Amino acid sequence: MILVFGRTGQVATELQRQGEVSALGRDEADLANPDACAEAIRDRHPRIVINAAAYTAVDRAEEEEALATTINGVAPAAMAQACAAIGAPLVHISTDYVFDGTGTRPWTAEAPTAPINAYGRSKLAGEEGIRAAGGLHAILRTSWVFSAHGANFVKTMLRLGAERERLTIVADQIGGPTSAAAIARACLAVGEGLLQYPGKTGTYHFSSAPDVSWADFARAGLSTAVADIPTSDYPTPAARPLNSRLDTTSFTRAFNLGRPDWQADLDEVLKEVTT
Ligand SMILES: NC(=O)C1=CN([C@@H]2O[C@H](COP(=O)(O)OP(=O)(O)OC[C@H]3O[C@@H](n4cnc5c(N)ncnc54)[C@H](OP(=O)(O)O)[C@@H]3O)[C@@H](O)[C@H]2O)C=CC1
Ligand SMILES: Cc1cn([C@H]2C[C@H](O)[C@@H](COP(=O)(O)OP(=O)(O)O[C@H]3O[C@@H](C)C(=O)[C@@H](O)[C@H]3O)O2)c(=O)[nH]c1=O
Ligand SMILES: [Mg+2]
Repeated sequence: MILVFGRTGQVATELQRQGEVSALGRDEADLANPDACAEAIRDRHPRIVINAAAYTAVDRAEEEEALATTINGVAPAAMAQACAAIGAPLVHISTDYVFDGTGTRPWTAEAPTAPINAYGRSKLAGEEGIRAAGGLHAILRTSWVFSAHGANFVKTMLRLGAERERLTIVADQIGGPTSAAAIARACLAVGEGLLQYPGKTGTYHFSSAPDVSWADFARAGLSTAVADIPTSDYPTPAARPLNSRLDTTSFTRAFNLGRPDWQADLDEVLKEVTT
């Protein structure tokens, strides 16, 4: 059995569409209670565990860092310890927001982390807790997730695009928009890959291509006019990294999966949202 933490989220929804998985919602395993997550793993004894649940409200995390840290940091560590005890691989999703966003070169999986917001710090804590548990795992850092379900940038743009003549969107934050469907596919392949080749345990980057600004990404999906603005013209409670480019080379080598084309995935998502 493949056990998934998260049921309603973007990636969790796609995992349930693509694989024979058993998905646990908040009612069955609340990540604010890390011991309950470990217990769920011990009780069910899965072959593979995929953690697709997280505290993802980036701005709100600035005010709720303790809760975000429990959900994104302590709970994944508890899952990893329970997985290590039963020998099951843990596939965990992390984020470009563990980097500070300096420079213009894509971040390699080994590049130094230095989060600039509370969400990023909480996600980094999860990575560290998983590595410390010492079991089979893959930490898959991805970025800018979109899908037809849940809250995401594409859905926000469709809503605002219908309300306004013209949108102003930051054009100096650059990254790889990645569909939840592509991430789900990668997670399922990585889980099986780890069972076969435990030596593939490690931290990897997976994002779709090409890297673009949020403004360019908005333009790709909208008929509404989009004007470029600098980040300084769009103040938010949490700072966001400017450079979110991820170097996916080691992931491609280990799991034989290249960077998907986000435009094709965006077309699919737009079709699904509007039908
Ligand atoms: N969204 C993005 O742009 C990016 C996301 N990621 C990472 O990818 C992973 C999946 O993200 P995504 O699918 O977008 O997430 P969503 O925000 O779409 O969904 C989050 C999921 O986590 C669940 N959840 C939140 N808090 C708890 C809790 N206390 N106990 C149990 N479940 C909880 C939610 O359940 P409920 O409906 O009950 O709240 C929901 O199912 C996360 O690890 C995230 O950090 C990485 C890069 C970018
Ligand atoms: C709505 C809006 C947003 N923006 C900007 C704000 C921000 O810099 C950018 C994207 O907005 P969002 O709120 O979707 O961004 P955000 O929630 O920070 O997205 C992040 O979520 C977490 C969970 C991750 O892990 C990251 O990879 C990333 O996807 O667009 C505008 O410039 N104009 C607008 O009208
Ligand atoms: Mg958001």
